[in-house]
Amino acid sequence: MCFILHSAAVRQGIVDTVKRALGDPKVKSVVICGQNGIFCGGADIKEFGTNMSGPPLVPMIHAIEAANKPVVAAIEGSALGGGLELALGCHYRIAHSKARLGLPEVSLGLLPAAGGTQRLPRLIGVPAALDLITTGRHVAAAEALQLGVVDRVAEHSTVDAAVKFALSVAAKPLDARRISTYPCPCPSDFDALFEGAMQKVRQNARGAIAPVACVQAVRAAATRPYLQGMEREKELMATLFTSGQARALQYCFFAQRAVSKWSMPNGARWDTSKPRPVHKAAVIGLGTMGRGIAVALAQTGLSVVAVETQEKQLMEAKQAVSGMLERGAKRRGLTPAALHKISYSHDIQAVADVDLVIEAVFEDMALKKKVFQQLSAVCKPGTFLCTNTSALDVDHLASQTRNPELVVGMHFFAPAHVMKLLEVVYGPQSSPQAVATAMQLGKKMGKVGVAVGNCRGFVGNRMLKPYIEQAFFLLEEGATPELVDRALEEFGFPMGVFRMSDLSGLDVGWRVRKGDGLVESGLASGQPTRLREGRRYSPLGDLLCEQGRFGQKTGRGWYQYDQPGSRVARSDPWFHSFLEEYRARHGLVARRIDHQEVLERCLYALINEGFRILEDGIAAGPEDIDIIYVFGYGWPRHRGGPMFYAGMVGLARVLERLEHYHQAHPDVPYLQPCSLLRRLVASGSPPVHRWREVIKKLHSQL
Ligand SMILES: C[C@H](O)[C@H](C)C(=O)SCCNC(=O)CCNC(=O)[C@H](O)C(C)(C)COP(=O)([O-])OP(=O)([O-])OC[C@H]1O[C@@H](n2cnc3c(N)ncnc32)[C@H](O)[C@@H]1OP(=O)([O-])[O-]
Repeated sequence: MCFILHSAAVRQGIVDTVKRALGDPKVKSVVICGQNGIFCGGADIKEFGTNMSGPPLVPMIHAIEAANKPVVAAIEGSALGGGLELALGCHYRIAHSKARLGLPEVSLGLLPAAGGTQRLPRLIGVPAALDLITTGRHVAAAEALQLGVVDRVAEHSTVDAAVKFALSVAAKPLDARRISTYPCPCPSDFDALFEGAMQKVRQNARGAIAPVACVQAVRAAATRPYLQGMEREKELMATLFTSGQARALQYCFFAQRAVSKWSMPNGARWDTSKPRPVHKAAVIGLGTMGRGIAVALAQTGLSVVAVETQEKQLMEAKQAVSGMLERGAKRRGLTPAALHKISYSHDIQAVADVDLVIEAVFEDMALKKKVFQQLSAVCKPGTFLCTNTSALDVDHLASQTRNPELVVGMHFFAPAHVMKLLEVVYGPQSSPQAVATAMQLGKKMGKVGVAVGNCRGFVGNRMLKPYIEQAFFLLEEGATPELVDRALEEFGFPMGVFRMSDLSGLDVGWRVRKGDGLVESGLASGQPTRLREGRRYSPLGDLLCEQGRFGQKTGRGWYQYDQPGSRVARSDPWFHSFLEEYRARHGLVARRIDHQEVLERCLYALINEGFRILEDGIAAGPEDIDIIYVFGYGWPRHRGGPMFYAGMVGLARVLERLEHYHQAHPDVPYLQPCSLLRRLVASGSPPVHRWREVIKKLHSQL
């Protein structure tokens, strides 16, 4: 039999076929396999919102397990979620060596609800089952064999191997093969184990409810008879199934796939723009970002030319890159073949024959312009020229070259060989082929690429600006870094804005503000003003930088650290008294600020900028913004992303709160609610997947 378990029709097919097979005296044993090289990707997530018709999964799997003839699962491609649960109901499991297995329900805000939380611990033990179920991670066939999830691994035709195996066990007794009848091995340190597991899931995804429920379900397997454990699994699934977090996570699942179907304002699209193959790439500038990009490129198997004009920096980079490649290869259990993929040079002529260049020199427009002029002269015709700039004008750089249509931004996030987000930034002159090529290269590098328009800060950093400014303003009004960070971390961010600022370095933002002419000179002695061109401005960050308080790297920032470079942020009495003096000097009276205000001020300012970005056509849809924030800025995935979250809060509520804060702070213009937000509210606050229609109508009227 061949099928994949994505829908009601398929489940019906299983029930009917298994029934027929078991009733046919000529049939000695049964093999269940998939189609098109996938055993089964699990339940159809799209069915969740509907009334799920067709035979339910649990009794179907029970019928298979209770069968009086051996049923063997032939696993190719993926056996995930309900797919793996189906395989666990079979008496034997044979997997192709390249197959991947897992119970990823937790990443959808759910838990394995077809017996996975009860069978897997009985089969492979509680610790291993807790790991797989609470992380949702996929395991390769070899690990599945070692854990005991599968009985055999086939190198060639899995179905042939399964058929042969099924015949060989046809006469064997089956009682010992029914996993639900196994006792669940109880570890000696039972309480400590579950306490530890609960702590770990709470630490890894603060506020997420599904991982907690997963631990509780596995605990039921270890403490209750199977059928009662199944009842517990069902109860716990019911608490998750219709939760906002499950909807948010399932939205993220589809949004992550939607962003690869990119489009540009000129009508160019992912399916009508042909990428050009890249066989050889170059990185210019081997600072932290350039090194990470070189590693990510080499790990795809591409030949890489790494160029750095400063000899010392080049030598250091060689060592750093080799180390990252060796550690990466070791983690994957591979030999560092990529090491031999990189050649180094301090001469830009070395990039004459590459297909694509990524410029990653110091964030200075004059320097970047010079590099693009050189590249345009040195590279062979047709070479794509990409910049890793995090905010500078991509189109201005394109105008330095003979072929501006070949220029796009490829904005990586530090550390570039780890962070999955890639903003592919097109200017008005960028060709669709340049965008398509950068998006394809990003995918090959294992990145989640999002195509966005060219503006100051593109999408991510443009939205971050009001978010950070509101946090500064809250300090002036009575908050502390600890209070602001705690509110944001309880919301689900891995780090609040001030701990993050100490980590990345206060001097990064300071350099940008200086470049924008916002930082007044001689701050230490003078009385810094708090207005710039009529807009509220907080010099707090500038004052700290003037004193060399750059954060972790100097041991002092918004917090204090035991020594420069240490990671543990401690409340700093010096900063608190500095803040009180600062408020007194500026006649600011501290008031009590609660977590709700912190969240509204920071998040709604960020969300409002997101609406402006949609209105400006810089992002094609809310999914692009949400995936950027989930993959690049630590937005908690179980909250769906800033735009999805705005929909969950209620657009009318967000609008009302922005109105309130704009009235209270007329000198902060970006708190003025965006007209797209107003229009969405006026059209009945449609769900997030319907916003594109409203945006399209708005653009057609502009
Ligand atoms: C009872 C039980 O306990 C519980 C309750 C459950 O079982 S809950 C469900 C648990 N299962 C999962 O979490 C598996 C999720 N899927 C994946 O991990 C991957 O899809 C894949 C299987 C490893 C294939 O990867 P791929 O890279 O080859 O293709 P793709 O681009 O990802 O996907 C190709 C297309 O298929 C769509 N798709 C994939 N899996 C889907 C699913 N389970 N439901 C609905 N659509 C799905 C996807 O949106 C995309 O659509 P479009 O963009 O083409 O329109």
